[in-house]
Amino acid sequence: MFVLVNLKAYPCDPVAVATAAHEVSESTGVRIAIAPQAAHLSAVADTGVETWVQHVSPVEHGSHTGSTLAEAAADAGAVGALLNHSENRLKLADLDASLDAAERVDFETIVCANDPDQIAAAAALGPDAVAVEPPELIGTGTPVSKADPDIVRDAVDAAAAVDASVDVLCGAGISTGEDLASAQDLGAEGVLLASGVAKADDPRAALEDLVDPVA
Ligand SMILES: O=C[C@H](O)COP(=O)(O)O
Repeated sequence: MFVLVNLKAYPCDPVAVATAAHEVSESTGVRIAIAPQAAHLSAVADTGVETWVQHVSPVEHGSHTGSTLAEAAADAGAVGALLNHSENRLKLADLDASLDAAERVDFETIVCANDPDQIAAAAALGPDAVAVEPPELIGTGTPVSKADPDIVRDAVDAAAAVDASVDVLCGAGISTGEDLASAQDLGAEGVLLASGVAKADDPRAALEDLVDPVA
């Protein structure tokens, strides 16, 4: 199972969370990556943890003030890009161009989507993986793998029907090892989570509990 922890814009210590994630990953053998704010990419990558960027802009080098350039994210140590998150939705043409930008720097890519129909559309764009996240469950602590298991099963089937090489992650409300095990049972290859770690009093303990079923 792949665990991608999105720190969003939460007021956590990104280096402390990344250090804990790296150590838990090393000690358990479970793949854990951290997606911090773009300004924190270098500091997070320096901990040794697998580092992802939360978004890349659909642009090349040029006059694009305020953009997140894929090359800059790669220079800062990112190796993957999360795209089309529910909190940062892209127009279809921009999503396609952001995937092109990520491919320029050989990033691994995950495209987020709300439901199985959108998962099929996202898989058709050729990312490495897709992540199904019902927006209404994000940040609630109610795990999608229990609250709406059919959406995970249907997303796995929808992605496989388009391109069997595209992995499916699930996200929204995931925080415990039980949630992760349920996601795995439903066919997910990984989980995408945020508040369960970024807002935890003890992020290391939260990560240890999360990966325990697959460690
Ligand atoms: O990127 C992460 C997802 O939006 C899930 O967030 P959450 O774990 O706080 O529900």
